[in-house]
Amino acid sequence: MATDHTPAMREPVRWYTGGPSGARRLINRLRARVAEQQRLEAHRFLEADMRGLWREACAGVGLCQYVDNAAGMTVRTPRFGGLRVGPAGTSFTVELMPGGEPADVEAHALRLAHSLGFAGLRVAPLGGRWVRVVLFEVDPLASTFALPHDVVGRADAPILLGRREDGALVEHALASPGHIAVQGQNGSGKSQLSYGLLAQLAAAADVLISGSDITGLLLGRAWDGTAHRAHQVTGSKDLTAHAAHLDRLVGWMDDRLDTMPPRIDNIAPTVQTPLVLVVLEEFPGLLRAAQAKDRKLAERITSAVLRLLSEGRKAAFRVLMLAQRFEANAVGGGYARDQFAVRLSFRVPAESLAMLHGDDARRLGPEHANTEPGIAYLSAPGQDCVRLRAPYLGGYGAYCDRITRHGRREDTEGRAA
Ligand SMILES: Nc1ncnc2c1ncn2[C@@H]1O[C@H](COP(=O)(O)OP(=O)(O)OP(=O)(O)O)[C@@H](O)[C@H]1O
Repeated sequence: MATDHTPAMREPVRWYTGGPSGARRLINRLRARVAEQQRLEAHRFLEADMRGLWREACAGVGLCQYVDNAAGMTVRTPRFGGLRVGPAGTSFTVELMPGGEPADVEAHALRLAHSLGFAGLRVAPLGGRWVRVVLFEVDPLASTFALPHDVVGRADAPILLGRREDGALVEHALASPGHIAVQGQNGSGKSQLSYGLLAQLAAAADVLISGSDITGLLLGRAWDGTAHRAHQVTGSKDLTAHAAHLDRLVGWMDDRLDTMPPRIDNIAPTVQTPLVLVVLEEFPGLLRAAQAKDRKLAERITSAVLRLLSEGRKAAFRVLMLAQRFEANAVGGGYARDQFAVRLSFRVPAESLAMLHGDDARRLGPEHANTEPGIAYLSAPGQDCVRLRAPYLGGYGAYCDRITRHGRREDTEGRAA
């Protein structure tokens, strides 16, 4: 057996008055200080790298000014402030150039983020010309996310519309004023969004899901046995039934407006006076079919929908209209289109995007024209124009199951009618 006879091993040198544990504490403190210095140095290097990349990226996308001075031409870009790296993610501050707006950075968000080695970025105003640029490592739009099993109990409870590029959830309360327009090409995700919205609302005690659906898939059979079914007209065989149903809804709206209590100009949804969600699935298809049959029938349908759109909000009526494209003549005219406060566009040609969302959306047109199913562009009151991914409920069977499970049943007093 080897024996160690060195004095140091037999009798440790006490060179720090705190004893062995004190020495360990000192060593730990020194180590921590060294680690902190290394971390700060690494942070400084990273910050310097990011500053350089930011400058190059801004110049690359044209977010810069060329200044001619005595030394020659120099490029001026939004000034990089400080970098923050932490568990909450990576971000940095930027001082915009005089006259600049956060939207100038947002307009080039994807390209700037990619140049910095990230999947996306969001710009949060701080104060004055300063903004915080928040970077995302992964693109939340790239992955499917499942619709939670939640249902709402009331019209004023928020329902989930989707998840934004920065991962934040976007919600909308049906009771807030505003009709909803959804456009998108075949297979772009309109049905999935609608399945999700209706499945969340099916159980609400003060919501009645009514409407017209020539496909008979969104409304109709899936709702058999619920309080909503009697207020839905489906199929394309009897188009007059669609017109008659829309007329009935207008009559109901008029009754509510006529009997509005004194000093009230807006009906709040209750169990006795439910919010009526008028779902118009593939509305241009209904209009086209009606026009082919009888022009007067198409006019009757258009004028009923126009009245619901223009006067329905005060009477607790909301319209959810789905169409492949919201061209004015396909949805009952430009006036009808203007009545929608919440607008969602899945994959559509660039000009259709600008048509529904205005010129601000034009820059996104080419990219959005090829976007994946389930990704939509949203404009709504209180929401900047954002891209989001709608939640995925599953196939049609899963939708039918949810409606069967949660769909509100008619009570004995037949209150839904
Ligand atoms: N939010 C989503 N997340 C993941 N995948 C989706 C999403 N939305 C749609 N998809 C995929 O795209 C397919 C088509 O979607 P959907 O049926 O909703 O399109 P649509 O616009 O209603 O088409 P159509 O006009 O032909 O009915 C779905 O079967 C699904 O595979």
